[in-house]
Amino acid sequence: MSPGDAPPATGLSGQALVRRYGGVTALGGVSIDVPPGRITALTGPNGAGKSTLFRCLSGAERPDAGQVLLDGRDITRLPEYTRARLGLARTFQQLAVFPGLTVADNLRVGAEQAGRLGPRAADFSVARTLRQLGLEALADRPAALLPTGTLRLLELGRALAADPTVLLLDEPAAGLDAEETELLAALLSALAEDGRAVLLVEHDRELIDRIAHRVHTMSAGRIDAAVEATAAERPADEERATAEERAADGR
Ligand SMILES: Nc1ncnc2c1ncn2[C@@H]1O[C@H](COP(=O)(O)OP(=O)(O)OP(=O)(O)O)[C@@H](O)[C@H]1O
Repeated sequence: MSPGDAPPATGLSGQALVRRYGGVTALGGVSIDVPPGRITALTGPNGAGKSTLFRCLSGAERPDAGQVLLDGRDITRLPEYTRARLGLARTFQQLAVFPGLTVADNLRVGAEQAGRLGPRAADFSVARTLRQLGLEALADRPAALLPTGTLRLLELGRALAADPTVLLLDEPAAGLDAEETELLAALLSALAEDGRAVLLVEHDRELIDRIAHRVHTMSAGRIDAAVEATAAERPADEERATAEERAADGR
């Protein structure tokens, strides 16, 4: 790497994160890596600390101790909007779409508000995101008229339109029917194959087992187990290995 080059993409990492609310220790020193090219899942019972960890990683909350790193850079003290400009995007469990705006305009807000894309790149990103989500026919429809499943896909699209390198997804499958879940699974796998780092906080174990490369299980503010998905000699892994071999050969 020559001076001035961007640092190597290592993704997002939380290190020894602690968060207390009064007497409750929501995070008791949690470490997690969310590397590029992989879907990292986080699961566990209600109250385990998943949302708190998610908020500390996204920047919605500051941890009391520990660090958050993005491609090796310490972003622990950076606010959400600065993290967004650096390539971090998140979705909300409570949907954050604007009901009065059309589908396309919701995506445009997502594309522009992170401050990563100029107007032309934002246009391109809106068109690409409509295509990726299969929402082209609904582009001019006000979000208020859409059913929950479609709104949830739009919520994902809002994050995706900013062309992030790291995507933090809070229960993206909640409220989706089987067909929409299928579309979501294929889309998330494609995003990881494309080199993005994806964190999936999810209760849908079947979805996790199908698409995640690594599954972290939390309880009582700790990560109990991090299991490499066994079915996971997935295409993304093979492609990354080939890309790494090519890079090592200087090809
Ligand atoms: N703002 C807060 N104030 C006080 N306690 C909180 C706050 N947020 C979370 N907690 C507590 O911290 C612990 C972890 O909560 P958190 O919401 O992170 O768990 P979770 O795994 O995301 O649960 P769920 O699946 O229900 O969303 C719980 O005991 C919760 O009551």
